[in-house]
Amino acid sequence: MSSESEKSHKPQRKRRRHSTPIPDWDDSERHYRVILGESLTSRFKVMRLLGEGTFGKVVECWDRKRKRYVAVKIIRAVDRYREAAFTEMDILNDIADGDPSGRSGCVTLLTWFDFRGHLCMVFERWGPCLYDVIKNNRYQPFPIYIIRSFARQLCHSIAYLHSINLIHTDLKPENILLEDDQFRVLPPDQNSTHPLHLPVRPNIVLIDFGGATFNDKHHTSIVSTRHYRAPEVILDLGWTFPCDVWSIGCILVEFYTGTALFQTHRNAEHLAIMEKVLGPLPHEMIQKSKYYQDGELKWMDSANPSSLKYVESCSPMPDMIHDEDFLDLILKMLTYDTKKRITAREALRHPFLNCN
Ligand SMILES: Nc1ncnc2c1ncn2[C@@H]1O[C@H](COP(=O)(O)OP(=O)(O)OP(=O)(O)O)[C@@H](O)[C@H]1O
Repeated sequence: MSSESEKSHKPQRKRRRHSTPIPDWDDSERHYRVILGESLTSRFKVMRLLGEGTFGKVVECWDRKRKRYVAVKIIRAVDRYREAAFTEMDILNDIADGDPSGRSGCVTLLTWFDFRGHLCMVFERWGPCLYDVIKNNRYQPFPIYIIRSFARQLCHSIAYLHSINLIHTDLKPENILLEDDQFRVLPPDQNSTHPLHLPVRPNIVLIDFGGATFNDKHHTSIVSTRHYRAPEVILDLGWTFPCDVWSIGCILVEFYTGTALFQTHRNAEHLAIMEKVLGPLPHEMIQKSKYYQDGELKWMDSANPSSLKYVESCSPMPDMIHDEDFLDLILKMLTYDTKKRITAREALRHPFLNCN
């Protein structure tokens, strides 16, 4: 990575003091108001909005210098987000440094610059995120050969991150992009009224290292987006590398069924669904938990009827997955005990990932 001025390799952590009143080019939350066709410095012309997140907006730009399209993440002009973006850039540098051949499947930072008080990170422009692909397919599942390809690439990227002591902590379909946006369209069949758009090349790239944490650095107590959050995180037992593998397991099941495995927003309900789908949690994990009493989940009393009905409707994993090897891998990824959960490196040797 190099800065726009190409002067130094490492970004400078210069804090921006934003003065009041808010400048016209920002909204009240200090997001940059993107105008299509305008330029961010003389180099980058804004073409379209690609995505929006907590940290800022991601826009597609034409890079006049290198004559190619790029994705520019315009960070909100808020000190806390600016600081976090510098940390993310440090991590992206470490990822790139350990991967000179560029085969890790993780996004690379091309350059960065400051514009109107906003830190702007420049990435190669990739295709749509897998959540958008599933949504546009009206939540129809992916065929198993595509799931196998995604699973291999995810395990490869995560095994690499773990080998450099890094935990992603926020794996989800929104943070996995297709390399390009070429699709072939399968017409509706007896199972669906909607055509299925499948990537011609199912190559993927991992993005969003804003929550990535080195194993020996401070760990915040809660990580991951709710649906992909591991039981050790929910139960506040401490987390490390295995929490990424749990998230991969949840993502792969979502690719197989078309809908999120743990559709909930509450801890007790989340644990209840886990127990319905994967069986009871081990005693050692629940003995100190406020959600359990005498080994029983304290949930029924406080749950409303629709929640009870929903949990009741969830099926055990073996009833959900009909491919034997895939089921075996998923059960190993969704093993409660972190010491027994398969690692990303071990998963790469699993039979499901080693047949054509
Ligand atoms: N390199 C890229 N190429 C194409 N689209 C991208 C790229 N990077 C990000 N996007 C799009 O922008 C969205 C938001 O990006 P990103 O997750 O990095 O932002 P964020 O602010 O950290 O989001 P979150 O709030 O989820 O943490 C992505 O889901 C994706 O749709």
